[in-house]
Amino acid sequence: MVMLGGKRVGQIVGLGGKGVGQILAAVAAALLLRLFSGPGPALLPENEADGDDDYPGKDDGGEAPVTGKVTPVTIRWTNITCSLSDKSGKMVRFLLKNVSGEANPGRLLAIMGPSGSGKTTLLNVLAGQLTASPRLHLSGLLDVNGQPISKEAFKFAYVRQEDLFFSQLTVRETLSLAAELQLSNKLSVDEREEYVNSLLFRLGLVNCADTNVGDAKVRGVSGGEKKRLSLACELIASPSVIFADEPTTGLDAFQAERVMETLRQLAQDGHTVICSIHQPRGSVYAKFDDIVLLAEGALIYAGPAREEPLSYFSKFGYQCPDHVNPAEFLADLISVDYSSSETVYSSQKRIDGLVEAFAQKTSTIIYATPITRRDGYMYTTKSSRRSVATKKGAWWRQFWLLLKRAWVQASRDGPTNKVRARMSIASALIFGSVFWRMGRSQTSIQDRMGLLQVAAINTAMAALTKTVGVFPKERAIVDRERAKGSYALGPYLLSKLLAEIPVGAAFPLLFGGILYPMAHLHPTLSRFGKFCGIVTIESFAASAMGLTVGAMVPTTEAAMALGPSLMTVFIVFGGYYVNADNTPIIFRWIPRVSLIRWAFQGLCINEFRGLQFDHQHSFDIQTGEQALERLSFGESHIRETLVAQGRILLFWYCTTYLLLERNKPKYQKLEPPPPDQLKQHQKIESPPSEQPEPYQQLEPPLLDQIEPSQQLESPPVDQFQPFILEGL
Ligand SMILES: Nc1ncnc2c1ncn2[C@@H]1O[C@H](COP(=O)(O)OP(=O)(O)OP(=O)(O)O)[C@@H](O)[C@H]1O
Repeated sequence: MVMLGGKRVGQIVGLGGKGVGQILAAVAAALLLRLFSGPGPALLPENEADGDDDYPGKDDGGEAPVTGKVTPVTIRWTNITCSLSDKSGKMVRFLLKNVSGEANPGRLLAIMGPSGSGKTTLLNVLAGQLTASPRLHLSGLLDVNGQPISKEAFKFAYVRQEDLFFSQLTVRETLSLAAELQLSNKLSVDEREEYVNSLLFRLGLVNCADTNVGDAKVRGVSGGEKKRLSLACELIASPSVIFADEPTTGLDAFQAERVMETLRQLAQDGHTVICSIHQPRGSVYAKFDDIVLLAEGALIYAGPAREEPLSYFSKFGYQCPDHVNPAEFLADLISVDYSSSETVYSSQKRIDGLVEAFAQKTSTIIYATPITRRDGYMYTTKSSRRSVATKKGAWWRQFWLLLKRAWVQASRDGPTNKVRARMSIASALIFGSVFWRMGRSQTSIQDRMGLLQVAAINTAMAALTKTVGVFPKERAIVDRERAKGSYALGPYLLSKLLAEIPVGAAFPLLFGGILYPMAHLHPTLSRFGKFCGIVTIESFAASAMGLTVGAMVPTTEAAMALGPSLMTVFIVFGGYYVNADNTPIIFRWIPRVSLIRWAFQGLCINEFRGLQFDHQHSFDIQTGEQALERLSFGESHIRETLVAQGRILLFWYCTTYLLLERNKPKYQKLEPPPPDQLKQHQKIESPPSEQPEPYQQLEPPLLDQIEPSQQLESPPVDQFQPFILEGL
C-alpha cells in the first residue's frame, strides 16, 4: 500500500467504498490511457529508454548512488556563443559571446552581470536547458571532468526563478511525494522518511514542514522557504551539480542570505554549485568562491571571487573604494550608465575595454585548479534523470501517488471550491427565480427551452473557466517534473481525471438540485436524476476541453481568451439558436462535436418526453414530443446524447494527452564551435598540466591610480596589459 504522510492512499481517494462500477470505470480508463502512454516514460529521450543507469562501480556490481552521496563534477565550458537571428536567418545579436569558464566541486560559482547580460542564458546552456528555438544558434564546448559530454551527462538540479508547487500540499508532503516519485523502490518507507526529514533539517524547513505551500490566494510558506523547498526537491536525487537561477530574486535581505548560505553549505558538501545573481549584498558576495562577470553577453572576468577580481580591476585603474560592497562596485563597473549620452559613451567604452582585455587572456582561465580527468569514470547520457517509469509496476505506483496528490489539491482547495459552490448556488437561484415554477402553458415551452439552454451553457462555462484558470500553471509544474523523468503522462492524466470526479460532480449537482424544483421541471425522481447526470457529464466534457485549451497555449491569459471563444462557437450550434436541420452543410460537423448541443438535446428529451401542454387551437403544441420535433430532436434518445458526450470527453482527453506529449520542452543543441575557435581550444587543452600555476603577476597598471569619482571611466584599450596564465 502506498503511504504518504502516514495515510493510506486507498483511504484518501475513497475508491474502496464507492462500488464496483467506479473501480471498473477507473480500470477501463486506466487501460485506455495506458494504451496511449505506452510502457515507458513519456518524456525521456529515446536513448534513455533502455538499460540501467551508469554509475561508478556499476560494473563491479556496486550499488547506484541513491541519496546523500555526491559525485564530484567539474564542468568546463569553452567558447560558448549564442546568437539570435531574425526571421530571414540573418544574425541580429549575440546573447553570449565566446564565454569560457569552469565550475568546480566544493565551490560556489556566481554568474553576475546587469539585467539582460546573459546570466540566465549561460546558466541554461550549462544545464542543457536552453529552450530550443529556430532563431537561436548555440555553439561551444562543454566538458565534464575532462570528458566532452552530450546533454544530461551528469546528475544536476535546476532551481528556477519561479517556485511552482501544488499549493494545497504541505512542505513535508511535497518533499515526500517528490522523494517517492524520484527514488522509487530504492529506499524503504522508513529510509525515505528519514531522508526527507534529513533534507527538511538540512534546508531549515523543519519549522514549516506541516504548513501548506500556499499561493497567491492563500498565504503559505514564505518566499525564502519556498526557494529552499525547491532546492530540497531538487536535492532528492543527490545531484552533483546545482544550478540556481537568481535564487534571491523577490526575497528580503535576510531570506536571500539564508538561501545563499544554504547554497554555500551545499557547495561545501561537495556539490558543484552555479547560480546567477544580479547584485548581491556584501555578505552574500563573501560566500562566493568563484565569479563570472558578464556584460552584454561577453566575459569581463572569470575566476576566484572576493579579493581577486578587485585586484584584477585595480590593475586597470579601477579601484574599489574602502567600505564599498565589492558586488556593487563590480555591478557599477560593468553596467552602462544611461543617465546621459556622455555617460553612455564612456561606460560603454569602459566595458568594451574590459571585455577586450579579458578576451586577450581568455585562453588563460585564471582558476586555481586544473581539471583532472577521472579516467574510467565516464559519464554517459543514462544518468540521474532516468525515470522510475521504466521499472516494473512503476506506472501504477505513479498513478496512485499522483492520484493522492490530485485529490489533496482538489479537495483542500477551499477558496476555489467555495467560489465554485457560491457561483453554482447563485446561478441556480437566479435562473430558478426567472423561470419560477413553469406551468404547462404554450409559452412555457419556450421558457423550458430557454432554461435548458442556459443551464447547459452555464454548466459548461463554469467548468471550462475553472480549468483554463488553473491548468496552465499546473502544466508548468508537470512539465518540470516530467522533464526530470519523475513520471509518465498517462498516470498523471488519469489520476487527475479520477481525483477531480467527486469535487467536479458536486457543483453541477448542487446547481441542478436547486434549479430543478424551483423551475418545476418534469417532476419525477428519475427525470431529476437524469437531469443531474447530463449536466455532470457535460461539466466533465467542458473541463476536458479546458485541459486541451490549457495544453495548447502557453499562459493562463491566452487560455482564458481562447477557451470561451471556442465555447461560443459550440453555443451558437448548441441546438437552440440554429436548428440542426437548418445548419449549412459546411457547419454540420460543429453541432456533432458541440458538447452544449448534446447536453441541451439530452435535457430537452428528458424534460419534454411524456409532457402534456395546455392548448386551445389545433396548431398549438399539445405534447412534449411535438416540441422535440420542432427542435429536430424527435428521433433521438437520452442514451445517444450521453454516449456522444462521452465521446467528446474522450476526444478532449486524448487531444490533451497528445498536445502535452507534443509540447514537451525541447532544448537547444550545443553545436561544436567554428574550426578557428576549436583550434584555440585545443591549444588550451594540451598538454595537460601537472600542477596549476597561479596566474602570472600582472604588470603594474599603466594608469595612475585614479580618484574614486573617476574610477569608472574607461582607460584606453591599447593600454591594457594582457596577462598570461600558463600551465592549463
Ligand atoms: N530565446 C530568446 N529569444 C530572444 N531573445 C532572448 C532569448 N533568450 C534570451 N534573450 C535575450 O537575451 C538577453 C539575455 O537574457 P538573459 O535572460 O540571459 O539575461 P539575464 O542576465 O539573466 O537578465 P535578468 O537579470 O534580467 O534575468 C536578453 O536581452 C533577452 O531578451
